[in-house]
Amino acid sequence: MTCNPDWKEIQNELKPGQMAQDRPDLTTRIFRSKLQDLKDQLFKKYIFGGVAAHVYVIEFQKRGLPHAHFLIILKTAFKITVPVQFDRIVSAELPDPSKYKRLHELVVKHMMHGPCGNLNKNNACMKKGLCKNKYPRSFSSQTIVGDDSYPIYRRRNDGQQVKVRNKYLDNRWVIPYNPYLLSRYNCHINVEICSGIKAVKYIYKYIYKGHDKISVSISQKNGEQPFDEIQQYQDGRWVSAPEALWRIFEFDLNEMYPSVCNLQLHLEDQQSVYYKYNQNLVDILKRNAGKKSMLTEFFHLNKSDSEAKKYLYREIPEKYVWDKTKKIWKQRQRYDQIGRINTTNPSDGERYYLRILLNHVYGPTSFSDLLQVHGNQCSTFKEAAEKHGLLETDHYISDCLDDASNYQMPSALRQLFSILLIYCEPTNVLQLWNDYYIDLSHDYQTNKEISSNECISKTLLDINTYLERMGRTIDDFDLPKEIFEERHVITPVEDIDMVLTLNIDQRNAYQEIINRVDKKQSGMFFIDGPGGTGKTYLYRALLATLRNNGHLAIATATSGVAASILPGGRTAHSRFKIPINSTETSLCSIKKQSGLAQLLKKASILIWDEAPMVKRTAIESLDRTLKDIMNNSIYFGGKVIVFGGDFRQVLPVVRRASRLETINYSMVKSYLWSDMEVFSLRENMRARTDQLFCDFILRIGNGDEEENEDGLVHIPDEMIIDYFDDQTSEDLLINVIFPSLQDKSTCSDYIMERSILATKNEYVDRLNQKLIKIFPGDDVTYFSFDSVTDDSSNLYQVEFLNSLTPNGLPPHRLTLKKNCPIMLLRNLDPSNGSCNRTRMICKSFKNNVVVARISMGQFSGKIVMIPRIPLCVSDDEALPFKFQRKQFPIRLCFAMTINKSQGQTIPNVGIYLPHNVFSHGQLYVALSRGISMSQTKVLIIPDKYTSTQGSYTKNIVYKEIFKSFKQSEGMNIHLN
Ligand SMILES: Nc1ncnc2c1ncn2[C@@H]1O[C@H](COP(=O)(O)OP(=O)(O)OP(=O)(O)O)[C@@H](O)[C@H]1O
Repeated sequence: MTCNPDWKEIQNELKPGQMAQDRPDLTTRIFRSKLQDLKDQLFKKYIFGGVAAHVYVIEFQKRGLPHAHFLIILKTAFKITVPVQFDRIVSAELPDPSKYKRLHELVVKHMMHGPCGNLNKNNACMKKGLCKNKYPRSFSSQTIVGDDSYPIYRRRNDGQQVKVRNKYLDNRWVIPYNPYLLSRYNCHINVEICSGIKAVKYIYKYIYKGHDKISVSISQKNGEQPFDEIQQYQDGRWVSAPEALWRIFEFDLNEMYPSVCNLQLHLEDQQSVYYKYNQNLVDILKRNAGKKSMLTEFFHLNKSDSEAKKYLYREIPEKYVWDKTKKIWKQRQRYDQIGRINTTNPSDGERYYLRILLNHVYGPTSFSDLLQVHGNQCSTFKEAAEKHGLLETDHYISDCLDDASNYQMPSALRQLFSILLIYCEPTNVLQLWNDYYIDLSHDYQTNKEISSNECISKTLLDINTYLERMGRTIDDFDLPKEIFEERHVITPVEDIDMVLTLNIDQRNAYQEIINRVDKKQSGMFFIDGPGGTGKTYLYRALLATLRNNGHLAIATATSGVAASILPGGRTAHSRFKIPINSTETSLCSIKKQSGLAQLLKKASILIWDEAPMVKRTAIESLDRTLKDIMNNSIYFGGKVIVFGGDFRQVLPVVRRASRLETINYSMVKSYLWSDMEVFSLRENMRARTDQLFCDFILRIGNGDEEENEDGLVHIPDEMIIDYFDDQTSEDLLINVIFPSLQDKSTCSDYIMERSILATKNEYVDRLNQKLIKIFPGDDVTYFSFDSVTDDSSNLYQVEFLNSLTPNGLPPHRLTLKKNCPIMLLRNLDPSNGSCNRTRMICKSFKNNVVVARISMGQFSGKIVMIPRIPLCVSDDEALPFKFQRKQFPIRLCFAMTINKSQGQTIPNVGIYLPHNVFSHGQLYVALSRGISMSQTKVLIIPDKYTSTQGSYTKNIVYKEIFKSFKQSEGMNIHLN
């Protein structure tokens, strides 16, 4: 039923010059009172009969006029099922004017469609030469139900015609109406009957659909006033206001169904607990231990009431009622209620299988009782459901794979396997994999150049590619990917020998950690050591020993570049699936049933290098996740975990954070810290030939180097590049670090052993531009395509965007030469060595690809192809718009920022300081890249505003970090 209010009634109340949209209060008031009266008629006086449910939608359209659609569902006894009954409610004819004068007037006034078609081809309802409402309808001597189940109302050809909008119209133009409602409301009010399924479907869609769009051309006839409000309304001028669409649903479901009781579903001791953000979780957990739930009390009921055992959990609400206050099931006295166990899905694992059991097993008395099947105790609900025969077997899946494998098309079979994983959700994926592995990998197996290990990984990788196209990955299924990959990490021979050459500090840590793994005890270690004291060396020795002894050892680091130095290393975020914006409560996105969870369960040790560089919340997320996966409350689920790093180096970058906030995000402020066992490495193995240099770096790192009255530290003269003027000294620095550069185009060792470090990208870019000019060979320049993704009004000019050099993005103008050093700026393929900060040598280039050779870490020598990709600015760069640069994700790295150099050894290092460093640890990181004073050079540009001398500069150290590091109560620090 569709109802439009009377325009005239509104118009009568408008003041001269006012229009309907100026008086929303008026239109709404008139409409509301009519609507309320209509609702009373329909739902209190039941003019159409008893109503079971109704829905109505109010749309604001046509210059602010409200308009309502009703759908009324009558109770069974009042259903209108035969066409004769239709006529009692709906008429689609002009009434006899001699008998029903007023009604006749109202039909002519409100219920005549058009005219349209041949009478008026420009009417708003016309689409492609036809009326979209199908007027004029056919004459029909009686009401019948049409083929499409819509009623064909009686429209007798009785010769009656009326003049409407200058044309003569007959019964074929009458819009179906109810005589009573039309007379009562004096407005357009269309009433239709929809009894067939098809019609009901349509009508539901109609009232739920989005707003209409009507395009109307308002034509001005010659000589007429340009503005005729009523004409415009009648033309159906559209005010596009989707936000002004109201939908109101009033379901009287009690009339139709009994009420629904949602039954709680949880695993043992995993009842939902509600708390406020400021409440103490430990207290809450204590208070809620053994909390009664509908489910625990259902078990309890089954123990004491033999009648209850006749009902499944979902049937219990029909006979018992849940007393929320006392938390007990009581005998139901009246009213029916149906039960519905809270939903879950197969990816929820055990909870899903518990629900299946509860839906089939009568009278369980406990969780463990549900695990008893035919006298056997199962270890999981899944197993119990299988034993009950409640889980569909994978037969039809294996039958399908059997048939398909006859074709001997392994590649197509791998695709089919992926489709089956996604759409058929086999219960035992691993079994399926084992059964069909030979067929799935047949082509790789027959290739003699592929080893059996490679064969498995290639097969798995292909499957992963298919899965990814369908929005999933291999991690979502119980396939042996992670464990396989970890088991097949190749341990370099030199790493095994490292065990023999550990220094005393390294050896102490090594022995304690190995001991802990051997005894299967838990342990949470932190390897503390200034840059160059051999932390990485120690991790590699540990990984080699443990992997050689058959242990699964997971190696990670905060940055991709540090991870690539460790065999099998991955960034901690990608390996543990840590959310980018971790919080105090976040968890890693690892499903308990996934291959990754299996790997973590089986792993004997986890190593995480550069841990001080991440926010403590990332580490805490891993702690929570491992506790959950391992089902215990010991730190990291009782695993041996080894963190390492150096708090003297740069701390986690926290956007716009104060010094206090930055420190608060540091690992030393974590709840984990006081229980960490710390091993300190003190001997600088990188610069051990230059003890003076080592001592100096350490004093800088600890903030112990003496400062002058301006708060500046003195850099030893041996390291200083004399200042003459900006240009001369800059050139001097370049010449000292890159002597005879023009002759060294093919010497990659020369290139990789040197770099100039600066605090900001703009200095780095300038130095790189200078150096690439000196570097021999033909150059090629790639220009980036810069855009602002949310700039529809073109506010930001391209040349402005081109001038930006945000952190982490390549320059607009990227000039390359064959054999020049470059650095990757994105984690393109971290598990194969292409990660953010990887240094490479550019080998060749084409318009759309750059070919480079990795020149550091375990993938050194590997050739990679780099595409041009769209790159966005990280959230840490506070740009007021969404900037995107399409460019090769690389920078020249003759010079690089200090932050990007972290973790690298650069024997000939230049430090360019046109301004002071600005964050904790920057000076220390820069200096500790070097191996000796004589090969580390610093250029300090004097500052005319302060009394900075050419050999004095700022050193920023947040000493509070070290205090927290040393003072945490109960800390176990191992020192000799
Ligand atoms: N016991 C050792 N015997 C010989 N060389 C060692 C030993 N320990 C470390 N080194 C060497 O010292 C250098 C620095 O070691 P490593 O990179 O492990 O230090 P780090 O503490 O990880 O440094 P950073 O924090 O700067 O990354 C490397 O060249 C490494 O091979």
